[in-house]
Parts: sequence; structure tokens; C-alpha cells
Amino acid sequence: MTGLVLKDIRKSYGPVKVLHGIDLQIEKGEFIVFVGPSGCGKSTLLRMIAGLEDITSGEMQIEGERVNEVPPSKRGIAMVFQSYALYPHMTVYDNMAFGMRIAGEDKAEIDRRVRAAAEKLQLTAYLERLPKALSGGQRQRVAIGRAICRNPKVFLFDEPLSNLDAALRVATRLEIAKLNESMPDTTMIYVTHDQVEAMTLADRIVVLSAGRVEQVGAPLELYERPANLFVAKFIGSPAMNIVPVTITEAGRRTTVSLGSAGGTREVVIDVATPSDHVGKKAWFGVRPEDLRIATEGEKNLFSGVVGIVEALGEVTLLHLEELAGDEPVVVKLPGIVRDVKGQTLAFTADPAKLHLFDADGHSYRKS
Ligand SMILES: Nc1ncnc2c1ncn2[C@@H]1O[C@H](COP(=O)(O)OP(=O)(O)OP(=O)(O)O)[C@@H](O)[C@H]1O
Repeated sequence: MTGLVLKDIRKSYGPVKVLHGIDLQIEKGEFIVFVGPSGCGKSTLLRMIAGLEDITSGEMQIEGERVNEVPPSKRGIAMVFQSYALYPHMTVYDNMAFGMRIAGEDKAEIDRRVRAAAEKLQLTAYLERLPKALSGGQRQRVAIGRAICRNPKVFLFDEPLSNLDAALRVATRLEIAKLNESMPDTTMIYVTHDQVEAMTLADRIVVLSAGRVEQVGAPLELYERPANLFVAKFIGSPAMNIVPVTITEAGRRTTVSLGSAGGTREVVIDVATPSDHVGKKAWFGVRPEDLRIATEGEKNLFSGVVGIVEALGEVTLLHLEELAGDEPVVVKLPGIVRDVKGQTLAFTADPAKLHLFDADGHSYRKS
């Protein structure tokens, strides 16, 4: 069954167009994450689903019913905000019960739902506390618990972890993953800036840019087969290295010429290109983690002097400088790599891991 349908959804604030026609079909029970740069329209889209913003044009359906004109309280949605939005003078129990009391639910049923949600989120011991006596992570769990009690068809999260410190973020992210598993019929839509949250929580990620959908797909599909340069650079950290090239041989595999005067070299990529694209400019991409030090005599992709070295423990990032006419390149090597600063090193990669985009930024690898 379809959980949510968005048909050509547009949003303008007066003359300012913010969303330019969003089409999406979300299955019931799916976990969808919206990502994109600041200002791309993620929160606006989420708030339109919640009914907190009018829809300028287009149609929105929740479980088959048109909801454009349906008020927020009647849409069967619950929203969790970055700021938690708890009532400071009410206990955890009352915060969670509040919405159901307003809706006139039966007292015993309210008690059953509050206790079930508290159990699920390990909040039972805190039911009589006020929010000020809770940690940030516990407060956010109360906000999530309050949303669960409403038994929503669609659960909306607007950057729920961004006020938490790093360790709590990880713990609460796992709570949300468990919650999702325990509510297989509830559709979840989650807005975040955080790549790890997007990659680990989503069934599918929607990448937005300037009010348009750039690509929709499973996390690893976006990572392995980005549809365009925008997605290639946005998904993955550090970002994919992108350098301008010229296509010298087209066909089932493609040869490109990399570098400029003095440093030109040919590279074969496992990507098909039309024969009339020989001579065209294109963009070659390789992820930092797909580069490895070339063995002696092996053909290299990049050779340069190692500048800044960032040792993160589990990986080491090398920033290559003085490449033969290329843009700066970042390499991510596993583990700790010592004493490489200032050395000239050559790097290569598996041809299947290389990416090629046409002059307009569309991937040649059809996904
Ligand atoms: N009430 C408003 N009036 C005019 N413009 C608005 C209004 N609300 C949002 N916008 C504009 O709409 C665009 C999208 O905003 P939105 O908050 O949805 O972006 P976002 O992707 O969620 O950004 P962020 O990640 O920074 O929260 C922005 O350019 C913003 O300035």
C-alpha cells in the first residue's frame, strides 16, 4: 500500500518559488530521509506534509486520501522537532498523555499507551520527572514517545538529533532505528544534515537541491551510482574527487585523457559512452576511499606531493598537491599512515570504481 503520494508539489512565498514540482511515491512503512544543502526546501516539504504550511499547487495523499485541505490534527501524522517542544511544567507522563487527553481518549487507554511507549524508549523510570531533570537525549526520547502515543500513520522528524552531543546522537540514532523496526506499518520521513543518519536509517534517500529532487534511491545506490555531479559530491565524505577530462575513446568502456600539458595520461573507465562523444569534455570522478597507493610500474591516476595529512585513527586523509595540472585530490587510506607528508606518491583505483559525467553533469552510468 502507498503511504504517501506527492504529485507536482509546489511552494511559493509570494513571488519567491521554493519548491518547483516534487513528485514522490512513498510506500507504507518506508523510512525516507530528505537531505540537501541548507535552504533547499527540506523543512518546507516536511512542514507541508504535516499540514503546517499550505500547498501552493499539486496534490498530496496520505494512505490514498487527498489531504491538501485536511488540518494537521486530522492527517494521522506526528512530528518530532529539533527543539523537543516539551511542556516544561508537566511531567514526562503528562507530556506524553497531553495530546490524547485533548483528543478525549479514555483514561485507561491513555495510561496503556503512555506506559507502552515509555517501555519501548526506556523511559519508565522517568515518568514522574519534569523535563528539566532529564538529559537532552532523554528529552528527545520523551518527544518521540509523545509522537508514538498518537499512533500516527506517518511519523515526521525534523533534524531530531541535531541538539545532542556526538555520543548521544549515536545512541538516539540507534533508538530510532529500533523504533522503526518495531513499527513496520508506520511511514517515517526524516530531515537531516547528517550523512551518517541518512545512510544508516533510510530505506531510500531523497536528495534535494534548490527546490528540486536530484535523485531518489537506496543509500548505497546513491553512493555507488550517483545520477549526477551534485549527488556525487553531496553523498560521501570527504566528497568525491572530480576533475575535468576529455573523452578519447567511446564504447562499452571509455578512455579519457586526464591532466593538462606535460602531465596528460589516459585512463580506462568501466562506463559506456556513445561513439559520437569522442572529443567531448566530461567530468571524471573517484572517491577518496577508492584510491590506493600504486605499486611500482603500475599505471597511476594521480601522482602528487602529500600536503596536509589528517590522521583520524581508523583512516588517514592525504591532501595531494602539485599534481600535474589537476585540481587538488583527497585520498582516504585505511588505518594509520605515518611519515608521508612531503613525499611524492602515486595513486590508482579499480576501473569499476571510477565515475564519468557528461559536460552537463549527468552520469554516463545509467542507474
Ligand atoms: N516564511 C517564509 N517566507 C519566505 N521564504 C521562506 C519562508 N520559509 C522558508 N523560506 C525560504 O524557503 C527556502 C527553503 O527553506 P527550508 O527551511 O525549507 O530549507 P531547508 O532545506 O530546510 O534548510 P535548512 O537545512 O537550513 O533548515 C529558503 O530559501 C528559505 O529562505
